[in-house]
Amino acid sequence: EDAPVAVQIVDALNKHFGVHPGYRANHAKGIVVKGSFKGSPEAVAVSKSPLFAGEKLPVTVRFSDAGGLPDVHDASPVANPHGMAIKFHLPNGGESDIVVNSLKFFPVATPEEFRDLQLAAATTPPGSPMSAQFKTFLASHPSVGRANATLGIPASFADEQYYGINAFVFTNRAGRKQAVRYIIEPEKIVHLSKEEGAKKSPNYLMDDLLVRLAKGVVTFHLKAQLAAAGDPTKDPTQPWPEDRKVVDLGVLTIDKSVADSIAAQKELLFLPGRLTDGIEPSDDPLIAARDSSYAVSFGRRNLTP
Ligand code: HEM
Repeated sequence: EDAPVAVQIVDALNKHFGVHPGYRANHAKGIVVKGSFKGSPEAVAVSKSPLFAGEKLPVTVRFSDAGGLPDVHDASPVANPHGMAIKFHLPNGGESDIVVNSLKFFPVATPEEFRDLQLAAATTPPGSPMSAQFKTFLASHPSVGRANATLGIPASFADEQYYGINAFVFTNRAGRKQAVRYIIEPEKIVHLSKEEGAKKSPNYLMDDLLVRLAKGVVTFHLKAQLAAAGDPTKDPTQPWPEDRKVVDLGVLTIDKSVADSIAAQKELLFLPGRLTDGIEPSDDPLIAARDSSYAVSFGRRNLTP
């Protein structure tokens, strides 16, 4: 294969989930909502980013189920990890994105391994016994099982905690650099048992969010876990120790649904590497690979009229 790895990744996702014109190659099913973000005073000490300057910024958020199936049941194992993508609208007209999911750490460490995981999974159609090829891949990549074991079935998109997984590097006004990983903390985490999940309607997560927003707002705290010297930044399969300091960067308030979520999500492109001054990518190779494969997927989903 001579195609760039980003193209190979989107091809592998299409092989795993099939091609669904107009939809994302991954996290195909989702819902778009709106709100605002207000940075905290503590955030200013760690990053000079305009995200944290204290001004209230409008945000567009898309919650999603994993996988490339636009009609997946929200409680299906294929729908895990659930995703949250946040677009901050900056006062200068620019945008910056944070794209997170409900895994505490990632199943694989490189873009090539992500492609190979999709190709191995594609040998086992949904509902059929696991192929020998997939079993061999999982046995030789124990981080996949470890990462998936961190997942639960959320009762609501609002009752789930999301993780940035890839490390970014903050710079503050004094020029001090600090590696961080994002945590998006809900008011409470509520997970369902498999049996409870199976009883839910196929769109319960999407429906629940609209019901909640009709009654009030949904809030999250955007937090940053701070790396200590020696914590690995380039390996997203390795969580940092639980006792690392966590800084509260501000409050995200979601208060509105959008009239036509399907049309809105088509036009939206979230990129983990769309950053501001004061935030840079770390040496994690997934960040650039994600940017290019999300762009390839965006190009393909917009080819349809
Ligand atoms: C090598 C690693 C990864 C690859 C190749 C990959 C690939 C993709 C692709 C192709 C899309 C569809 C993008 C689009 O059409 O706009 C996507 C969406 C998404 N990914 Fe990843 N991904 C990776 C890692 C991650 C990680 C580490 C996270 C979370 C921390 C994540 C969270 C998401 C979310 C939330 C979406 C949906 C974004 C939206 O709502 O538009 N992905 N991913």
